[in-house]
Amino acid sequence: MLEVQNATKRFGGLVAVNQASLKVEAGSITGLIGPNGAGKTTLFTLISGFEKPSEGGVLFEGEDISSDEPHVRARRGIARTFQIVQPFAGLSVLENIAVGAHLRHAKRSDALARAERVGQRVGLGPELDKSASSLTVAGRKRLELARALATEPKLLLLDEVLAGLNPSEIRDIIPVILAIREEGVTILMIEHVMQAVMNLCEQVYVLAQGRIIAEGPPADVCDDPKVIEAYLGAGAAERLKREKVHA
Ligand SMILES: Nc1ncnc2c1ncn2[C@@H]1O[C@H](COP(=O)(O)OP(=O)(O)OP(=O)(O)O)[C@@H](O)[C@H]1O
Repeated sequence: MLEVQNATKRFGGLVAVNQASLKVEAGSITGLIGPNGAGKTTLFTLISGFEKPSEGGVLFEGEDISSDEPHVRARRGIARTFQIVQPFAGLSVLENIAVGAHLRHAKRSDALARAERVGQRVGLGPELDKSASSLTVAGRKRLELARALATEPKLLLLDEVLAGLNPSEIRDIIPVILAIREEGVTILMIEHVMQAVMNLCEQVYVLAQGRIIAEGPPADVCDDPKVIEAYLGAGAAERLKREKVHA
């Protein structure tokens, strides 16, 4: 469904994404992990169109979308959430979700009806009439998910939707993400919560210093010495192995 081909993004002298390639199969949940500053969010901005790659391209459903503006990509069916959740504080939860729904529903009543269905689906039913600014962190994460879903995407890009949630809130939201996939939405997710990555993703890509250094099923990737070193520093994989032997 999605293919990033040798994408590079430079900000002045800094190479944030370096010749990165990845594929997301239709119907899958694919993970994108990597240490802080690895370039994960930048790669999302290249896919959603908020930035253009310095080199390389992005294909969606077989078509080159590299020069499409973000609203054109949204219309094609790509939606993203943002790491820093910023709802329109003066609007209700329902109205916030309706902003997303307006992409496909020009009539306000249609957008609100769509927003209500999506709000219920992500578990915000009881909060719909409240002000968005009254939501807890977990509520805001659900709202961010709902706003993206309201655009009726084929591909949903989730940027750390679990960050800042406690373990029980994470347990509660995982079935919501699985249900979205069951309804036919393909998901690419940036995530630091490894337990969730293990439970949700079939395929994982690891980005470090802008490069894809590993890909595969999550259990294999987490055992990969290159990945351990990227997170814990040079020599870490060897140290861990020695500690295991002596334990
Ligand atoms: N608009 C920008 N202008 C200049 N530098 C940028 C810009 N956006 C990102 N960067 C830099 O690119 C690098 C990659 O950042 P990015 O936010 O993509 O990493 P990340 O993997 O998402 O990190 P985190 O897990 O901390 O969110 C960082 O060094 C960052 O400072």
